[in-house]
Amino acid sequence: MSNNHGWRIVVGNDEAGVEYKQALLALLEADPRVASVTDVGVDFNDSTAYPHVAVDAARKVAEGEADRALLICGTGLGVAIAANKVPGVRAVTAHDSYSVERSVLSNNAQVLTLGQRVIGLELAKKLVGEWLDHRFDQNSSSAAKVDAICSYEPDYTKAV
Ligand SMILES: O=C(CO)[C@H](O)COP(=O)(O)O
Repeated sequence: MSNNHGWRIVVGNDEAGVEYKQALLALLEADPRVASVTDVGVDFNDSTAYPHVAVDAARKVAEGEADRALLICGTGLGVAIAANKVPGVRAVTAHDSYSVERSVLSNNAQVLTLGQRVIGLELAKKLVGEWLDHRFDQNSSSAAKVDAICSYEPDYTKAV
């Protein structure tokens, strides 16, 4: 994940996550740690089902167009399940500070998902702000475990 010039983040949501997406998008756009924000939708009155949005966003991460994705639905669960269908993507729902931290430091997750119907907006903003400060350490003891996750990908070839 390269981000020396700031994170390139893709955001997406279903109709249950429009308000939080809008608020978190504004937060990200104003953050000096963020180089760019790409919104893959949806807006109000768009009933596109969450898996399509989540996979669209996750593909941008997998293909290197974005470093990370922030996805919002009612619970955060469905968008995580869908994003994890994209090879190379590790998506987690995390609604507390420690889990957000470990999602990056332990799991090298590139995708954070939140549930608009589960946590308050101020907590969501705080978690997203903290998320931007976490970076995976390829030299950490967690790296081999993340590599073990990756080894179950159909087209895995070990990095040397
Ligand atoms: O939370 C969702 C999926 O995890 C989504 O926003 C709502 O899904 P539904 O309960 O199937 O309508």
